[in-house]
Amino acid sequence: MIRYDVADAVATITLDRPDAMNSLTTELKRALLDALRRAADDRAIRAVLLTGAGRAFCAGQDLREHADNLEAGRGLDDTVRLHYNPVVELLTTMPKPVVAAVNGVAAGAGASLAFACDLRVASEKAKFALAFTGIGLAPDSGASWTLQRLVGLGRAAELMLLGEPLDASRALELGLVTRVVPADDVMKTAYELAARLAQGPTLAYAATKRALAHAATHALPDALALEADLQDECAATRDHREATRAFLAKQRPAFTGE
Ligand SMILES: CC(C)(COP(=O)(O)OP(=O)(O)OC[C@H]1O[C@@H](n2cnc3c(N)ncnc32)[C@H](O)[C@@H]1OP(=O)(O)O)[C@@H](O)C(=O)NCCC(=O)NCCSC(=O)/C=C1/CC=CC=CO1
Repeated sequence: MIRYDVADAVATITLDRPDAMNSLTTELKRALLDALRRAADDRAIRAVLLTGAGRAFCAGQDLREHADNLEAGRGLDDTVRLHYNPVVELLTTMPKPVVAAVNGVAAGAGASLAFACDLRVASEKAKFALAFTGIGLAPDSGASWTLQRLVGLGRAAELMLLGEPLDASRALELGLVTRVVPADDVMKTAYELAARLAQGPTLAYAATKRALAHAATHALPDALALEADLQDECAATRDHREATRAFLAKQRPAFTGE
């Protein structure tokens, strides 16, 4: 259900249920969380790439499993708290960059997963569908938090209340994706981006992620205070010393992520 491949200090995590558009069963969600934990904890991994097998990125919750749960009186069975929330927390807080290669449709919680990544490279064939209200549910997996930060409150409300799919070019216009490329190039482009990040100053990227997340919910004085602390930490890294040395020597820095 999940493929986990490592090369160039990049962990590529592929949702692998193409026949069901990589929709999320309990088993897949558990496997995804395990894979993300493995990538987060492995110091040799310096960037993560998340994608889907086949023609979809992820169609959100597996509605067949969900229908069975409803039929059996189990309802949501705590899946949002136990399975979705930890995945989103890990994507947003892991101390290394996460790139989504959005190869096709990203619907419901599948869209939420893409929004929780740091950068999104989309295929021309990709679509985003905030499909929650379409099935009588409210957004989950952090979409209410991430989407409005990406596109603004007004657009987020429109996308979530109307639930109309958004194609890749509109997603680019709104700033929802970093780049749109032909379908055949999406993995290559996203991988190159992840591999470039994996060669970069990993601790500075981790500090950047912390600063951005913190600033989203704090006043300027608090943001300034955290920036000062994080800058002290970055200034003490080997990568900072190396980059400063390389600049003065008119060389390219060799970052090691330390
Ligand atoms: C827009 C679609 C994603 C893609 O449409 P299309 O390209 O026309 O492809 P389809 O023919 O519809 O689908 C191809 C096959 O995949 C199966 N499939 C697609 N989505 C799901 C799914 N979510 N669960 C199970 N199976 C799925 C589809 O049945 C086809 O299989 P068969 O050929 O065997 O029939 C479109 O498919 C679509 O709108 N999908 C549903 C999107 C959706 O509503 N997702 C759930 C949103 S809610 C959510 O994600 C989170 C939660 C949280 C926790 C618990 C409970 C619910 O939701």
